[in-house]
Amino acid sequence: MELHIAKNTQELSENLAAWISNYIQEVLQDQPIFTWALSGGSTPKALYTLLTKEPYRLMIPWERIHFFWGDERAVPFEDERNNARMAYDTLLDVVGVPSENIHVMRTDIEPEAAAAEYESILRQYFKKEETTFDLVLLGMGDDGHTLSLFPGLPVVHEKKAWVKAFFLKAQDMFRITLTAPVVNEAACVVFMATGNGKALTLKSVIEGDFDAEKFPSQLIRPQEGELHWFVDEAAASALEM
Ligand SMILES: O=C1O[C@H](COP(=O)(O)O)[C@@H](O)[C@H](O)[C@H]1O
Repeated sequence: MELHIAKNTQELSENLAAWISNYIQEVLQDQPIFTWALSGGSTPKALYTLLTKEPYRLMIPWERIHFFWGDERAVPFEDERNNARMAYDTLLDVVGVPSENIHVMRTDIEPEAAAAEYESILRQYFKKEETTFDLVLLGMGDDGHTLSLFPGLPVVHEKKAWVKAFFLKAQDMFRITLTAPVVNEAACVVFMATGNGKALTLKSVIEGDFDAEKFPSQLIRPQEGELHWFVDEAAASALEM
């Protein structure tokens, strides 16, 4: 695991925008298409916005990238809480990614049907590949959840399915999420975490005993791929390393 610590969210977003742009260029020297699973929530907004500006906008060949999502809040696309909507508004529409390169988790059908459909899209997409995504970008909630893998829920124990849907009582909404097995087959996983509110959780996730029931972010351990944490000083403040 590699830890990258920045002063604040702005510096972290700049470091990560440069890192991702270089990584995409490197990977695309050896293959025609780059696959990227996006995260939702508030943390990646500054990164997505930065990627629409120079030099990154020009460094990235957007037509050669296929976008997927790590998880989705099963609310209509028009709803501000919809993760795909946030990525369209801050990144995809701004740089003009071709619609055939964008693979959303549907929220206009039953969540279980949307999860089954996404699972079959992914199985088909990656059937000839040794790894799954070239990049999975993840956030971490203050409670240690990542994707929609929340503490104490059965979905954290999933060993086979790549995509699951379930009702999240605490937020009174369905969630659709990738599971740990498919993310752990990615070539590279990058977490972003910022702010004091995540400091103690980050310490437990990175330096604490393994307890994925309590800290589902610990489930993410790519089998062959790289794992990076991009954090700011506030989030890193409780770490001993
Ligand atoms: O609900 C979600 O939360 C996590 C973390 O969000 P953040 O606002 O603390 O950055 C996010 O990664 C996930 O995609 C989202 O659905």
